[in-house]
Amino acid sequence: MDRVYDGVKIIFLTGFMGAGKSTIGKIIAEKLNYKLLDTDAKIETTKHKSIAMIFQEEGEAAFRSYETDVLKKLPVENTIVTTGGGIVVNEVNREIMREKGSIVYLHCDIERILERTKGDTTRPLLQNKSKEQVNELFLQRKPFYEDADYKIDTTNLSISEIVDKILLILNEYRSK
Ligand SMILES: Nc1ncnc2c1ncn2[C@@H]1O[C@H](COP(=O)(O)OP(=O)(O)OP(=O)(O)O)[C@@H](O)[C@H]1O
Ligand SMILES: O=C(O)C1=C[C@@H](O)[C@@H](O)[C@H](O)C1
Ligand SMILES: [Mg+2]
Repeated sequence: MDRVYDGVKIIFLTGFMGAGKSTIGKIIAEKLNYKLLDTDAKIETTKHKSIAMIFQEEGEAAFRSYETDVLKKLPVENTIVTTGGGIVVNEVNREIMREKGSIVYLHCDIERILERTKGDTTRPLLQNKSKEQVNELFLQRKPFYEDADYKIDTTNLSISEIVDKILLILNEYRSK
């Protein structure tokens, strides 16, 4: 597809772990011929370490500062950025995203999140956590996620339905 959305700045997909940001962002970037940048993947490549190892060896604060570094260096247009689930926690990250683009929040109920991430060992903040603890983390972050330009409740939607909704949003955005 041509770059029909030229002129739109960066589109950030935000949301909790397992909401589908990386999966959906990849499909949208392919459909629109946009660049794709996944902040988690970028950090792992740059640091030559898995996220789990970064958390273990350097701690969460170091990881959050790496997220800020990635956001500061983003290209300015035709890019879908799929963010890490906790990127919104840091105020400076929220400011950079707001300044550089539009934010689409992919909401998903915790029960579904837990189904999707069951058995996953790559997300340090989900290891050995009860449903209540995961929900607590989600509730702490909720106001930051909700501070987005668009919100999609993905809980009962298929991947292709979510992709279609985002494409509609981008069309609407473009015609403003
Ligand atoms: N709408 C959906 N329906 C069914 N499965 C989904 C849906 N969205 C995502 N998934 C599945 O859920 C899992 C987690 O998705 P994904 O890795 O894209 O989440 P994420 O939001 O990028 O998480 P993280 O914040 O940890 O990076 C994947 O296995 C993906 O295929
Ligand atoms: O929600 C979070 O804090 C995280 C989500 C993942 O995308 C990774 O960025 C990492 O596992 C931390
Ligand atoms: Mg992801």
